Amino acid sequence: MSQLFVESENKLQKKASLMNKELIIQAVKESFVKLDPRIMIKNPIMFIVEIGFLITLIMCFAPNAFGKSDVELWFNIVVSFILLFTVLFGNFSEAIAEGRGKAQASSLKQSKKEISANRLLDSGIIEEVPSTQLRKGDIVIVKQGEMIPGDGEVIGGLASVDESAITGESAPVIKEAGGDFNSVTGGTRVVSDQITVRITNNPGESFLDRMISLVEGAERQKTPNEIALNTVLTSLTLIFLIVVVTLPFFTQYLGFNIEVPVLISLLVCLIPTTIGGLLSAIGIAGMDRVTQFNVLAMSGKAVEAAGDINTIILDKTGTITFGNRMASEFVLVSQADENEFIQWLAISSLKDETPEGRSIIELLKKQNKTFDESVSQNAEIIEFKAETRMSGMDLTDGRKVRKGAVDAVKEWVASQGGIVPKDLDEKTNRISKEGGTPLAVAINNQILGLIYLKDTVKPGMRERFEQLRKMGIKSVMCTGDNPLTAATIAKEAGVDEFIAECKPEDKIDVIKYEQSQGKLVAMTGDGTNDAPALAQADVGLAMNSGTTAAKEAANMIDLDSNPTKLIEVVSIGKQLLMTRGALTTFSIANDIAKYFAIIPAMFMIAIPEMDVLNIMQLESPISAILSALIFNAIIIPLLIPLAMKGVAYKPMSSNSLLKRNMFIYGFGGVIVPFIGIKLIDVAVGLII
Ligand SMILES: Nc1ncnc2c1ncn2[C@@H]1O[C@H](COP(=O)(O)OP(=O)(O)OP(=O)(O)O)[C@@H](O)[C@H]1O
Ligand SMILES: [K+]
Ligand SMILES: [Mg+2]
Repeated sequence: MSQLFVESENKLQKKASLMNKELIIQAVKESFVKLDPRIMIKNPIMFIVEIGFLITLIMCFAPNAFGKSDVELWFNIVVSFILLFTVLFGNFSEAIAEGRGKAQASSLKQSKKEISANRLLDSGIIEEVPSTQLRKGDIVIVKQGEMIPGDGEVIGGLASVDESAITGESAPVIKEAGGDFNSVTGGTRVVSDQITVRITNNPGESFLDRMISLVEGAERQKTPNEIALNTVLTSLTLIFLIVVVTLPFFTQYLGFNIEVPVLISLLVCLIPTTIGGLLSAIGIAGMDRVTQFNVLAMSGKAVEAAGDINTIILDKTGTITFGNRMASEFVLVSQADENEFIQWLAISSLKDETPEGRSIIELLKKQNKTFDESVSQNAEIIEFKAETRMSGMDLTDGRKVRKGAVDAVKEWVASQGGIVPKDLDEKTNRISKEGGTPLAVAINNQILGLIYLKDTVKPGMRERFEQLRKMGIKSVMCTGDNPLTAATIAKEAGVDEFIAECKPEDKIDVIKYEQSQGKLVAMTGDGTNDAPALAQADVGLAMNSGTTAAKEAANMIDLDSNPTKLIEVVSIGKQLLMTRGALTTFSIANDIAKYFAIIPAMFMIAIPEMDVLNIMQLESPISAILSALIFNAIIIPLLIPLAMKGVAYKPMSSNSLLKRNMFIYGFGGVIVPFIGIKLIDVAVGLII
């Protein structure tokens, strides 16, 4: 089943083509639509710039509308143009970030055609209905070549399914009843055999619907971090607003006037328009980058939390391993009779609908072993549960047959006064040391033998966990399997720690414990027994191959079912947080240069001594103001690529990362505008 493991790179290439001319044209249109004040008010910083634009625009037609003004018409026109472009640039950055998701959503919508479904009625009759009429709980039959009409769980049969419409991966995956591979997605195609599916979602609530609204950004909500930063930036803006609005009272006292467009220019230069214009693009682009890696994040909050993860908890079967545990050998223990072992081994698995159970019956058939099925008539079926870690049957004659985790079966046998065969441990250990899962088979108080279940570790795990370690993230494997098997697999995969014989609630306890130590915890899993833990974790990453319950509890789904995909998500989360921090630092550091450009220009006519502050030796007061304002506007589109791509992240301690970024974006933020404004000033001087 190596098709479950897909490298994310091919995916990237496929989607890179989405960034094209069409997208840019669409984003330009959107930038104008977003000028609507009802939309602009959501971004208070840019809203103030828009008001500034409106005031200077009015002054182009009525120069004295806001008090007597001696400003020349051309200056009003130029300032209002620059302000309009400042707002448009901010809008464009958001629109271009949204564009990719919208394009992807529309291609997903195409796969959402109406399909006809074969609904199985209680009477046993099959009727053909459109997929839109299916409701939760309906049973449908899907044959070879047909499209699965809705999200659901396989309750009968086994089929290979082409999920490329959702995952982009063309190799089909096996879907079967009973195990952790029973969930199917509407819009995917059965390529062989036939399955019976119980529909789990009403129309409009399907996985595809959710995916569309996610990539489209329709459900995008500001994250707590984003809201906090917005509040700080808005407060800063208010302070500058008060300073600038009250400034004329001081200058009047000193005996001179500052013109309204000059005051507006000063205000716009001082408020953090750079980060204000790019903030939402940074968040959207971060979510989009996650999607490029074939991971669906349900919220931006989850992506940001991933950036701060300290511990990752992984489920073993189906997450670190492929999860297709198959019986590969039957091992008799001493004092047991071979025929008897085979007989009860078969009975214990006859009605076990898990893939493990079915593989046992298949191996028996392959080995041409015979057994008497009749004793199981009317017997009570004991289904496998993660809590008991056993399955089997209670026969009508009172005899009880069980198979399951060796320690669980030992305990069960002991509770009936049985004894453990001498060579059981030795034989169990042999299987476990090879990384296999041993199941013991017992009837009443006697253990007869062992079943060797084999599973394979997904390739490349060791290098990936090494990478997580470099990022400062501890990996812990939690498994329902026994300690020896767990140790072998943990060693093979290269995880830092492991916990064996885990019940579902133990996984939650591990997460809660780490959280109580102030750690942020990620959990990856695929099974229904992982669902509570996936919900408890700060970041819950479910494998797309897993069960519906797991996918619903998680806040991220990996379409490629690769647990170490968390590395990419963590990097993207860190990048997102760093980019936001870096551009905020840059935006505020810029103020120093703008201050030295505008303040001397404003006062020079009245107070010639102010010239000492004109450290940039700018051409004229007017040129100084325009240069600062132009720099303030064009820095936004110049930084769009960085906002979209994110600040580069290399695994290193967060302390040295912080120092490095403070240096680059703080120091750079002070220096760059001095150079930029000076260059623009030279150019402006040539024109006016
Ligand atoms: N069909 C079955 N019948 C009886 N016992 C089983 C069956 N399937 C698994 N077991 C036993 O129960 C244990 C727990 O199974 P469970 O599926 O909860 O966890 P797991 O798959 O081993 O580990 P993980 O939590 O990493 O997926 C297994 O290790 C195995 O010993
Ligand atoms: K600014
Ligand atoms: Mg599992």
